Amino acid sequence: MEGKVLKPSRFKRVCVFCGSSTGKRKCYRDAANELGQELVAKRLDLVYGGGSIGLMGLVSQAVHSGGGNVLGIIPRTLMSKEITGETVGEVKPVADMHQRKAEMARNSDCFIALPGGYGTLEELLEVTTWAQLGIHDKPRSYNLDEFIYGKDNLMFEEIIILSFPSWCPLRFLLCCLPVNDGPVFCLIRSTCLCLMEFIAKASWEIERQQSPQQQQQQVGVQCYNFAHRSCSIKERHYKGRYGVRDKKVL
Ligand SMILES: C/C(=C\CNc1ncnc2c1ncn2[C@@H]1O[C@H](COP(=O)(O)O)[C@@H](O)[C@H]1O)CO
Repeated sequence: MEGKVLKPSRFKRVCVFCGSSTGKRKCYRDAANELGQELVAKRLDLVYGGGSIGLMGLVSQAVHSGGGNVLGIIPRTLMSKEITGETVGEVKPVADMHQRKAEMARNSDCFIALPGGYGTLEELLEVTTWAQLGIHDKPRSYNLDEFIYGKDNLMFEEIIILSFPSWCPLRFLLCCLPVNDGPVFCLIRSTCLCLMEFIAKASWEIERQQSPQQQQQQVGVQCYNFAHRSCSIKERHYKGRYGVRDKKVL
């Protein structure tokens, strides 16, 4: 055989967790498309949440249009919400969220998380905790360490510094493919954006409903809960250190 012989991947099926929205930044959409193309190039199957919307839709469409295999696992009750128009590949309807996560994990050899909202974080953290409990030991990547231990650590850094997990959970935040660090960085940033949006919305609701004195007290409580662990994240955001200057987000 002529040319370079590619070493086959030890993974065959890759589970991707990602948002049911696309988020506000183009780099999130780019990451979903690039990851889909990367899976096709490496002849890896995609296992995902089965939706046709948001980043879920983009990554699945990228795999499908490149000729790759797609397995979507979705609770029946969510089908009308997360599938608009046509979904691609095989769709496996399941009874509920728990079954969806279990099936996604069972049908895949590793996990990758793209940017997303609370659902994505929940899914990601669930498989992380399963790994921590020894329920599975699907492979992990080490190329994330610079985000964990380097200067750009965000929410997870705070958790680790406070020594809640005895090991670093981000090692289970898998990036087993040589996808560049872009999507991973996006995930970290999106995690932070989630928190910031939560604060902004909560504060805004309080402002609408309450007197200035009440607002002061309530916002103080909200911020206290957050600031206890995450004030450094907030400060860094406000300084625009991560390039997040979007007033709507903040
Ligand atoms: C187990 C139950 C609720 C726990 N919440 C979720 N568990 C698993 N998956 C979820 C949950 N909430 C939303 N999702 C899905 O994540 C995908 C991305 O959502 P995002 O918020 O846009 O990141 C999406 O497919 C959601 O359906 C209930 O018993």
